[in-house]
Amino acid sequence: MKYVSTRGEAPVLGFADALLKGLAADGGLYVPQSWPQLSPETIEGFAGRPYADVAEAVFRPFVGDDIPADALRAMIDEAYGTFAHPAVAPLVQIGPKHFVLELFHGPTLAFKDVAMQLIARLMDHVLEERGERATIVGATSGDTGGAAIAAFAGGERTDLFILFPTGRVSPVQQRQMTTSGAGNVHAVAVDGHFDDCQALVKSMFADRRFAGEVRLSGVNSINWGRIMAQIVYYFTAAASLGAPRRKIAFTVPTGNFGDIFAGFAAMRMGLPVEKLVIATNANDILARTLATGRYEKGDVHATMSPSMDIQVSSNFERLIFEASGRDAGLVRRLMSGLSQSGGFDLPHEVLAAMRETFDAGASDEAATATTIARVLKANAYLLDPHTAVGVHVAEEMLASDAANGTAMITLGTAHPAKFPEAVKRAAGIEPALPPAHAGLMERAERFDHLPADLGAIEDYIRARTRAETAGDRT
Ligand SMILES: Cc1ncc(COP(=O)(O)O)c(C=O)c1O
Ligand SMILES: N[C@@H](CCOP(=O)(O)O)C(=O)O
Repeated sequence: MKYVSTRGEAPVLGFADALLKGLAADGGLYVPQSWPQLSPETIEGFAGRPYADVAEAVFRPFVGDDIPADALRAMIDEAYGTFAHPAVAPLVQIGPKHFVLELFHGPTLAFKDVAMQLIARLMDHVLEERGERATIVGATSGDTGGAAIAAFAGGERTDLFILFPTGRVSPVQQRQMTTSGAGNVHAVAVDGHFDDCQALVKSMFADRRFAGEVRLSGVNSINWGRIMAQIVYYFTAAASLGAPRRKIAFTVPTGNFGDIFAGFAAMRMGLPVEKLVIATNANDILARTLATGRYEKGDVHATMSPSMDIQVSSNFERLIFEASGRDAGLVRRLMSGLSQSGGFDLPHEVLAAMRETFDAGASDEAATATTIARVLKANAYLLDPHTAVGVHVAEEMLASDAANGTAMITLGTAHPAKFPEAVKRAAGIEPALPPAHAGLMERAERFDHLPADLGAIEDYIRARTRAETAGDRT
């Protein structure tokens, strides 16, 4: 399988190169040149199979010959062996037609572990084969950072730098990033919000000299490997509820649009999905875009679901590419409008194509809190605030029958114990961290604090990276 950039002006790469590259050289995002197809019989056969078997079937066509089959399987087994639940991503029923897909049984209690545990192993494998090292830089609104640190800590071939917005992550999220003690891990509190951190990471990729010098790579969902890994649970969940004979709808708490784009990829591979519902908090740029066709950056609002406090959703670019019939010229024009004037208008036909597959809704703070309390009372089930945003929007869809009478799966993206204060305010219960995480809040923190300044952050990374100067990967 080859990978092309959404902006059409970067080299076409194989899987291993696209994985190490992260962001394409033209600023675009890599997508597979074509979508592999899984037959209805294959999808039906996923029901009841171990998660690792489904993962292997989904990954194989994307990875191609770049990684031998036995090595890939070993990495899958190891990655999902770190999960505390044998099913990896179990479904829990919370209404007659409503299920939560629990994606938070990994090492840092958020769905990011599903992809990060795999891509750390894939990257390490490729770097080892090539005798190379990499400097990995990531931006986080709270969960990506912790998951990346848990997955890459102690890596022999990687130095990891995680930029997080000062004071805008939960105390548990911060401790997960600042207490690893690993020498190859650097957590950096940046003065700004997540969008500033994400813009800094993209600027580092655009700085070809710096990127080459440190052998820059990325693990945000701009990296195709992240999306690939997240496709699997759409298949396992839908098959367990009767797909492909029965269509399923999914509601996805959304920020950077990576998780829901993985659902779109599953559809492109043959999974029948009734609707993909975008659920946002007060940072509702995506819900507004679907309603009006105008994508317009606004101020970032701090909410009780901080990991979704995002205005610039990187993966929306991948959707524009797909919904426009892969028009890289259009993607370039819209993205240049975004950087020059902070917004763009989607062409009518592109918006119409998106609306065929996607629906959207937002949950304000009051609705999110009420949802946590109500689901606890009705189901004795405690939601984290991000999942609660999804559950609220999903219930609105079910009530309006926008899901067309089909079963709805809401993605449970984090464990409530990552956000104990918000959950306690909403439901009166302070969820405890699972025993494996005991002592986290007492561990000594190590992190640095920097301004949102590209030069300062690049200097910081240069001084700490162990990669040799070796020129750009492309
Ligand atoms: C707990 C949680 N839920 C939802 C999201 C949104 O996911 P995505 O950015 O893939 O849309 C994130 C991070 O972005 C998250 O950490
Ligand atoms: N919510 C994320 C933001 C970064 O998203 P990513 O999926 O692109 O890595 C976080 O928790 O950091």
